[in-house]
Amino acid sequence: MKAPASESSSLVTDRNATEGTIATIRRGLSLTPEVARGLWLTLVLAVITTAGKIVVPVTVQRIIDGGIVGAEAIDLGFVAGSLGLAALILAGTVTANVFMNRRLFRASETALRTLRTRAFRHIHDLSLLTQSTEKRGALVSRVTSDVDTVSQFMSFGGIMLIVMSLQVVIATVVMAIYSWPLAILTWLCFVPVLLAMTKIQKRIRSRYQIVRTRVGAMLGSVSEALVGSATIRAYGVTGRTNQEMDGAVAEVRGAQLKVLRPQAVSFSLSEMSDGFTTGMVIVVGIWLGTSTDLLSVGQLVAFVFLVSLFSQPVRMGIEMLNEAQNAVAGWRRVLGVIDTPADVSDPGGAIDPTTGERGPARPDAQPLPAGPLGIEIEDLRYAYPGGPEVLHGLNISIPPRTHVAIVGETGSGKTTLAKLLTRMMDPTSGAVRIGGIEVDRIPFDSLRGRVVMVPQEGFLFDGSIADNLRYGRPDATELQMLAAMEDLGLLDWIEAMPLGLDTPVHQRGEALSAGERQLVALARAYIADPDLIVLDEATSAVDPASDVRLQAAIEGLQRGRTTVTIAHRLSTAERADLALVLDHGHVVEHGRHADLVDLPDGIYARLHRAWVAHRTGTPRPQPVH
Ligand SMILES: Nc1ncnc2c1ncn2[C@@H]1O[C@H](COP(=O)(O)OP(=O)(O)OP(=O)(O)O)[C@@H](O)[C@H]1O
Repeated sequence: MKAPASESSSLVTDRNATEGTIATIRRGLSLTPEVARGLWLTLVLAVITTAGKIVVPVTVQRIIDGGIVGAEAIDLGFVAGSLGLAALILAGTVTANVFMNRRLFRASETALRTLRTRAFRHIHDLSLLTQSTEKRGALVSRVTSDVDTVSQFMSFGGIMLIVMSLQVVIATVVMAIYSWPLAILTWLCFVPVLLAMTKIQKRIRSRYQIVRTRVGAMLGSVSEALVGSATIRAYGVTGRTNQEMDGAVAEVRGAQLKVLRPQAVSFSLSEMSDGFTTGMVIVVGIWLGTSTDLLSVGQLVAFVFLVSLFSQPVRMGIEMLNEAQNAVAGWRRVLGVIDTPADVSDPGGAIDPTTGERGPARPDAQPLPAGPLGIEIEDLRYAYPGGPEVLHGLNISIPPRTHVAIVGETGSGKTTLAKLLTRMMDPTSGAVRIGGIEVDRIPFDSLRGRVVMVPQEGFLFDGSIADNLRYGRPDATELQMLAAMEDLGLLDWIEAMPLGLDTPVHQRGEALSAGERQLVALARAYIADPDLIVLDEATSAVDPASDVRLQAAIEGLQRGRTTVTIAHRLSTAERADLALVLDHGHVVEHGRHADLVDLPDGIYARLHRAWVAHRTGTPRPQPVH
């Protein structure tokens, strides 16, 4: 099946789109066994609730036939007794109903908590690659609004469908006891409607699937527009963005309207058949009663009640089925996330998204050895999914405590190499060994504790500077954090901040300058105390004073550790023990700065000349008009 255009690049599994409704429900329920726990008691309560409804027509029939018609005078004792009994049974029914609803809500809310947390955790297990290919807003919609539609159905619609079906069965049995010909007539009036409904439901189901996909795409666009609002304003493209948003909203509206059409038909059809059946029952019932004596007055009146008891669940059941379609579509999309295999799995025991439990560790899993870490890269190749190879058989050896600078033109493969080194993704072929162990054998606990990647734009979370530093080490004390700041030469800086370590950074660290955000990101990495640092040097320019502070902090962080720096400034390469030059996915030069800078026709030498010219402000050639 072709994926909808908005998600055509999605890596998240959507094979569920072709799965049958029952199969989806069964798999969804197996993920959340809380729903099934104690379900039998809820069902018993549902049976009592439903059976209780039959009391009214039966009492009416008994009072009319036994206490009014045929009796010389109204038998008040009999009538009062029958009403009292009915009232008692109804009170029991109401109590059962209250308990049933309480049990239902509790079970479904617990189950949904499980479903939501599983899907959310699994998103974190998906590689960065999957996360960035799937629009993040669409992923958010899968764990929020899609789970909500399942919630609405599970807490109400699901059991209602069972109750309604029971009501149809019980109403049919009592109708057949009173008059089997009228019972058959009632069914005959409804059969064509049911057949038509089944067809309409199919259409509604497929259209709901489109609605859910478009809602996901719309949320994706909304979140992208919010995150990129500064860029949108800077380039004055608010109009175009609004147009795109309007387009996404209109797509949702269009999809919703397409669902409404068959829904309206199905609703009207059931209303019509209801009236038609009641009319037929009255006409044929009167004929049966007057000409054949097969039906008493009480039975006919009770029958009219029974028809509404029969048609109401059919009608509501159809509405519930509509909701069920929506829920199943949502369920499929949530399961789609959970079914997507975590392509970078933890050899220390991957979390099974279906059970939420940690699996066994791989037999060959091995934590990193203590002490400084070296790196061996052997015939490393990588191609992004569906794309050409971007790293072509790299062989690199980095001894422990070496500072390596990776240099290369844009698109040469530097970031890709960094992601493979830190196992954000796995190579297509070849091996990366850290401390002599293949990275895919190192349990995440060990790998993430000892190897840290500092990206260009360190992400800061809403909270204080201290909160952000604790992402490096959750139990870091204030004293330890201040000591870390001192080691990095940042003590005067943090003391000058309005609230010191408690200074709030706001969402994404927006309350800090770009340079300050980098300082916090460096301090966070320092507090984590890794043995290998992969640092993507920031390209954003800061003022000279901040730059000096930043460089001092980087040096503090690198001291005594193996570091691989994606060097955007060649001064970093000048200071490094080893510079590696990448060009179109190949290591084309390697050595110390002094060895490379004068190589005739060398790429490093060319990049260095360009960098020096840029720094010293050599005028750029003017564009020719
Ligand atoms: N997520 C992705 N999906 C597909 N192709 C990608 C992806 N990321 C990078 N590439 C491609 O891989 C190649 C190497 O990219 P990479 O980001 O590693 O280069 P780089 O040297 O780090 O560039 P820069 O200095 O601009 O950051 C490029 O051709 C790029 O287009």
